[in-house]
Amino acid sequence: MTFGVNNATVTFGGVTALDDVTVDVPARTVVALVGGDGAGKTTLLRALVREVALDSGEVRAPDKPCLGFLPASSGSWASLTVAQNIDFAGGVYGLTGDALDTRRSELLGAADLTDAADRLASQLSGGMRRKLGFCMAIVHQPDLLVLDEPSTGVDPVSRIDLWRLIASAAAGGTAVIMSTTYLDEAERAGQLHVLDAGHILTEGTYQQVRDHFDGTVTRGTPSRPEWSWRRGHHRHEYWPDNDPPPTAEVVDPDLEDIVIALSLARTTPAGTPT
Ligand SMILES: Nc1ncnc2c1ncn2[C@@H]1O[C@H](COP(=O)(O)OP(=O)(O)OP(=O)(O)O)[C@@H](O)[C@H]1O
Repeated sequence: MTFGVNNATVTFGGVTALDDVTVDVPARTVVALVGGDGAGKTTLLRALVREVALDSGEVRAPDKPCLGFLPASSGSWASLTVAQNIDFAGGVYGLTGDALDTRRSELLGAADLTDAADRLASQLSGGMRRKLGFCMAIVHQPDLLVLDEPSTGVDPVSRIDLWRLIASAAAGGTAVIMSTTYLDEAERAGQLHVLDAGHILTEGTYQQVRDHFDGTVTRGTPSRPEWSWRRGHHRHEYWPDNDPPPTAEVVDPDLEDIVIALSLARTTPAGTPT
């Protein structure tokens, strides 16, 4: 079963948050959504869990009992312990008794939270809280798992733990879609979609996104500042028509370069429309 949205358009007042967006989320796959602030990532995820209604288009998602959602907020209750949070989420889906005990220990072990089982969620680090939210979203082994920036603000060690949990959910058969601000995570996802102002700029595996990228990226003092951006101590510059000066230093663009270059091409006057 492939979940997703077809030709989804969502507007809020005068703002178009999603404009004719189609995304597939197959079973056993992690799909990553990347894009800057206001790109439409949260709107797409909330549309999938039916918290936002489409103006037009179609949502292909299972009913609530087979859907797991980790919202951008913590996803757990501060005044409950770790174990109580998991039990509460499990109870919502009808898990009780031995089945709940087994599932709780399994999740706490996988998320390295066993020793924290009796701590209040309010006393956890940000990374531990996100892992707890993840456990609650997946307690009922949903068919579709929707994660809104699961690793934002999480330390590097917990990010690795979270990625392991996400990858193992997908390996177990779950269709996973997540937004992320970390492009290394997006590169590791089975499929990625780059959103900008409600449009999909590019999509596919990381290799496909690289292969389909047109134009040239150079490093050095930019001759067209509006087509340039900072990368570390350098500036990179995009040449959509492959016409950099002959002396320019050409670089092999990574995902960060590709995301920025394509969004410049969409918004810079006289840019190449994508
Ligand atoms: N409930 C709402 N009411 C009005 N406008 C909204 C609402 N939700 C989102 N928007 C607008 O829709 C656009 C897309 O927002 P969305 O939150 O989906 O983007 P995002 O990619 O998740 O961004 P961020 O990473 O900053 O959260 C933005 O212009 C935002 O201001």
